[in-house]
Amino acid sequence: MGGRRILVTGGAGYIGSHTAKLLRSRGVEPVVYDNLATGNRSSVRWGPFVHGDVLDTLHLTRVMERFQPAAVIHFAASAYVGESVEDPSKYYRNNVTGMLSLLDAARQAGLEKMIFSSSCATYGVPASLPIAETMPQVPINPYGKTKLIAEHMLADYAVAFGLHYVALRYFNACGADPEGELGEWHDPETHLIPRALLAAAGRIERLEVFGDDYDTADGTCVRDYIHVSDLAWAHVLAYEHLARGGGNLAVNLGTGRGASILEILETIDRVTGHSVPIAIQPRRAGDPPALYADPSLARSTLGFSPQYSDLDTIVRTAAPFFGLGARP
Ligand SMILES: O=c1ccn([C@@H]2O[C@H](COP(=O)(O)OP(=O)(O)O[C@H]3OC[C@@H](O)[C@H](O)[C@H]3O)[C@@H](O)[C@H]2O)c(=O)[nH]1
Repeated sequence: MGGRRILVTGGAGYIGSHTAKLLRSRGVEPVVYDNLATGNRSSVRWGPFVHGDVLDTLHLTRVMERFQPAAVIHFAASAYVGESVEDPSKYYRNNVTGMLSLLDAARQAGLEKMIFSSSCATYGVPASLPIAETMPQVPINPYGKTKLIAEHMLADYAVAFGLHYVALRYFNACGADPEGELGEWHDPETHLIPRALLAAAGRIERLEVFGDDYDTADGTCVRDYIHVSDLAWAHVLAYEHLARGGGNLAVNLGTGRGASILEILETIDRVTGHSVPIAIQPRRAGDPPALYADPSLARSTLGFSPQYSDLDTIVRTAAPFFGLGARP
């Protein structure tokens, strides 16, 4: 894939910056387009940076015409489930109008390949597990709805204008660059593993565990945790798929294995030598008891299989960013 450029919207963010780094190592220049609303300028280190908003269609079109990227990977979005319930306007604007703006800019600039960050949140509460791509997508919060609408937009632009796309439905992104150059920085931080590590490091008093009375093996919620470097790799595979003329796809990115909150806490204890102080709280609104992927379509269509997504590696790579070392 060498010698090419790829436009990376949201490339200053958590998954976007890990992907930009990986693209560079594959000989591709990532052109990061980001409004820095939640991204970090210091995470843009592997190619040019353009400060801009995806809602600015004209600016996006000019950037595409100037850099002539072979594809766009679209990470830029708002991504807090709870906030989406309180402020749906922000989510429909950034995630739906933002996608419309990007699609129209791409059409204007003649850019035909798009890789999109979708989410397991598009499935809502699944009727059965593991979750296959053919199962109904019935999101239960505005965030999931905006991601599903964006998937429909991609499909409609593909039919009408010949767009080629891959929609990647991430399960729970976690971990950090194994070389230690990038970590997970969200403000506010709401995700389980970073908050658990903050508690283990004594930087917050304790981790609140939202519910221990679910119908799961140990009563806590089960999720499919996938390492951010594995997610980054899936974007490379998705681009290669489109570059060789592969068809449009929507695929799950997960491991196929569910882990409970208590399993995560046990792993942190064992790997870092620091236990996580906890307080059991009532269930968090909108949390499905268990979510994990059927990962077989990503394997058969993209050749994707996770390399870093065992719980020990996830914790070992994430811990240093919270001042915690791994036990030798
Ligand atoms: O402080 C916390 C945070 C989280 N949790 C629990 O840990 C589990 C994971 O929660 P996270 O907030 O990390 O992630 P979620 O499973 O809610 O993922 C969701 O939000 C982030 C989106 O980008 C994902 O697409 C979506 O699936 C849930 O069961 C949650 O209730 C806690 O018990 N305490």
